[in-house]
Amino acid sequence: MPRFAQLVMGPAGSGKSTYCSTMVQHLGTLNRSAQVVNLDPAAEHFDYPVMADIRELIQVDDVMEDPSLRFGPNGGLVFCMEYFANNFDWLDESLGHVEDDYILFDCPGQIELYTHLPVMKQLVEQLQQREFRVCGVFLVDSQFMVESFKFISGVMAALSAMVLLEIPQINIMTKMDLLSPKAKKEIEKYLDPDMYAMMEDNSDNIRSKKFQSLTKAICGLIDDYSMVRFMPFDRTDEEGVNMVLQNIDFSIQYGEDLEFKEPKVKKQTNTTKPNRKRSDANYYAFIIHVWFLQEVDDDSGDLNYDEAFQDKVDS
Ligand SMILES: Nc1nc2c(ncn2[C@@H]2O[C@H](COP(=O)(O)OP(=O)(O)OP(=O)(O)O)[C@@H](O)[C@H]2O)c(=O)[nH]1
Ligand SMILES: [Mg+2]
Repeated sequence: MPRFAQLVMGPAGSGKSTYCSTMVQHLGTLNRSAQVVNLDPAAEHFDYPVMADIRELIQVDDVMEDPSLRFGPNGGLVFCMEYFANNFDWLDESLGHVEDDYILFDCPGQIELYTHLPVMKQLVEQLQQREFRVCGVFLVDSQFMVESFKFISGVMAALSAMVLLEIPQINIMTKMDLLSPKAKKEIEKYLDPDMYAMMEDNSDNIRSKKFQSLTKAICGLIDDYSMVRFMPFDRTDEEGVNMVLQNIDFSIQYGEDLEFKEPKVKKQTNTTKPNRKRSDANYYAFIIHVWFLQEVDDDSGDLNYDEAFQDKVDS
């Protein structure tokens, strides 16, 4: 029997702990049991009940106070995570083995963990060895995403995690409830972004020709492979929270032994993309599923996602 995990990641303050608390409450209202593991050794506040807390294993303050280590807060946190990676037995003891586990891991906000350090990858491998199907949930604060260049940085951070971890990943824009109606309208274009158009809008702001071509190449790569999209997350909107959950469940095939339920699709008001099917959340989750679980053989190199998606929907 597989077990299921959400690895909740994202920059500092992006809303990871709040997401875990909202999601676990939402799962409760659906009569689904889910647990949260705190993996942030520097955590001070969270309001969900924890199944396990990394601070029982190691705390940043202890590392910083240790005269033989003398780390600051950032180095201390990296040290703690490396210590954790070498002591996965602690996680085994804490998790036990209940069939049909559904666990959310509230991760630290140090961006290095998702760009080049191996510890998160090691965690994923350890979980997979223990029969977990893991979905990465990458959170970015919508407050910082209302301008194109900030948005490109956010996309690159999400992309780094996707490439590093090699698991299905759902990217989420948090704190949507804080946006004004005008900003909400504005941000819609970032949920399913047309990177080429974004680049064109801003190319006048870049003076250096070399930098302009580099930015163009990055935007082109992201757009050509439809690599990164975002789902909005407003903790006060239950329907929206449910839609995020359904997409995550779909990407790890939670409940495949149960009756198959397709994620609900909220009506899109974004009209910038002519191909409606490509901006469909189901389609997005489906591509992730195909890529990572390799359900469709793409050796031929000319796999048609549109056709494969239609087949799946028809069946
Ligand atoms: N209004 C609103 N505030 C939010 C939301 N999510 C998080 N916040 C606030 O943003 C702040 C940071 O949220 P956290 O959930 O602690 O963020 P985090 O990513 O866990 O932070 P670190 O663990 O320090 O990296 C807190 O004050 C939260 O109350 C949201 O969806 N809406
Ligand atoms: Mg936190």
